[in-house]
Amino acid sequence: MAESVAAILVAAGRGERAGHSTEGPKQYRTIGGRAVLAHTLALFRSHPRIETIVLVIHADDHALCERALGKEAARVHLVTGGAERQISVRRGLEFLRASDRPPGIVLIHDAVRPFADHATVDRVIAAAIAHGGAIPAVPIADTIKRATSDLSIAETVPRSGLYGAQTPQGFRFAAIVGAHEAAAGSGRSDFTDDASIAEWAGARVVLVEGAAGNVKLTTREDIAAADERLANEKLKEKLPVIDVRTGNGYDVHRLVPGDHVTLCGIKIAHDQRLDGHSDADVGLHALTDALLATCGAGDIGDHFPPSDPQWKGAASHIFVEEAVRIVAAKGGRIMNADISLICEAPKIAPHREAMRQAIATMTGLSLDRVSVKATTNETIGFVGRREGIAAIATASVVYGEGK
Ligand SMILES: Nc1ccn([C@@H]2O[C@H](COP(=O)(O)OP(=O)(O)OP(=O)(O)O)[C@@H](O)[C@H]2O)c(=O)n1
Ligand SMILES: C[C@](O)(CO)[C@H](O)COP(=O)(O)O
Repeated sequence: MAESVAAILVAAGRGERAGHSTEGPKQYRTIGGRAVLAHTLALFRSHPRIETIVLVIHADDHALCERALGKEAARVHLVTGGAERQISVRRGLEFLRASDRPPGIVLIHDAVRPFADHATVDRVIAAAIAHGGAIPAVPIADTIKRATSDLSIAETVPRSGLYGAQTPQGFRFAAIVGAHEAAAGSGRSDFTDDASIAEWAGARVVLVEGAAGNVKLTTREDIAAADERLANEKLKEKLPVIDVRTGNGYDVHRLVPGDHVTLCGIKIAHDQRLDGHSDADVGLHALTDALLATCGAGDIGDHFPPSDPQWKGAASHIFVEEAVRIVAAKGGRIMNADISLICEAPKIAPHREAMRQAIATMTGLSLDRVSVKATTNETIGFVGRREGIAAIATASVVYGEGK
C-alpha cells in the first residue's frame, strides 16, 4: 500500500526582514493577484499524493488567513504556531500525531516558497520513502566568504559539495517527530530547517534536485520580484503563439537545343530550352515546393503529376497559384519568397525585376518581400556544362494568426 503523505505549511512568522506592509506579514502579501499563502496552498492542494494539509499560522492572523484563502481555509487544519519556525513545525507535527491517522511521510514547507513545483514534491516523497529523509537542494553557484563582524573576509569557504537547502523537506513521520521532540528536550531552538534537526538526531537525510525558481520570499525585493515574475507569466500566456514556418524547394531541368527558356514566369530568348514537366520553369517549381512545404502539403508532383498530359507545356504560374491557395486554406499568410537560379546562361540580371514582379503577382506579396537571385556554377558540373538549370527557393508563412 502506498505511504500516506501529509504536508505542514508553516506560516506563523512575522516577516520582519520583508518590512511592514498594510497587507500583513509576507505570507499575506499579494503577488500575481493573490496572497503568497494562497499560491503555496494551491500547489499542495492540487498534488495527488497529499491527503492532509496542516497550516500553521500566528494566533493574530486568523482574519488575514481567511481573507487570503477564502473557502480554501476550511480545507486545511489550522494550528497555532510559536515564536520560532522550529516551534511552529513542532506544533504541526503534534497535531498530526494526535490525529486519527498519522501519516507515513510528512512534508514540511515554508508558506513563503510559493514557486515549489509538483516535480520537486514527487522527488522529495520518493526519496523520503527510500531513505527516511530528503530535501530539495541546489548547488551553490557563488563563491562563499566567511566574514568577521566588521565585514573583513576571514575565509573563502570551498564551495564544492555545498548546496542551498529548500523546502518541502520530507521525512518518515515517526522519525521527524522523535527528532523534534529530542531537540525541544535539549533546549535547542536555533535550527533553521527540519533536515538539520533530523541530522542532529542522527537520521539520514539525502538531497534531491531542487529548483532554482523555488525561492524563499525573505525581503521586500523578493516579494516585488515574485509579483513581477507572475505578471510576466500571465503576459506570456496572453501573447499569441506566432507560428512562423519556413519551406524550401529545389528543382532542376535539363537544357536541350531550343529557342527560349521560361524562368520565374518570364520568357527569355536563348539557344536552348528547358525540358521536362510543364514549361520546366525551375524557379516556379522550386517556389511551389517551398510553399507546399510550409504546411506539409507534399510537393508539386503530388498535386500536378508529370504523367498527367494536361500539364504538358503548362505555364508554371498555375502551380504557384495553387500552392498559394492551399496555404491560404490552411490559414497561412505568406511573408516572403526567395529564389536562387543557378545557370551559366542566359543572363538573369536583365530579367530580374520582371521575375520579381511576376512572383509578386502570383503570390500577392509586395515587391520588397520577393527576391530573385542568380549565380553561375563557375563552369563546374552539369550546370557549368550548360546541361541544365537548377533553382532553390525558400518561403516563410505565418499560420493561425489571431487564434
Ligand atoms: N515563528 C515562525 C517563524 C517562521 N515561520 C515560517 O517559516 C517560514 C520561513 O521563515 P522565514 O522566511 O524566516 O519567515 P519569517 O520568520 O516570517 O521572516 P523573518 O525572519 O524575516 O521575520 C515562513 O513561511 C514563516 O512564516 C513560522 O511558521 N513560525
Ligand atoms: C527552511 C529553509 O527554507 C531552508 O532554506 C530556511 O532555512 C527557513 O528560513 P529562515 O530564514 O532560515 O528561517
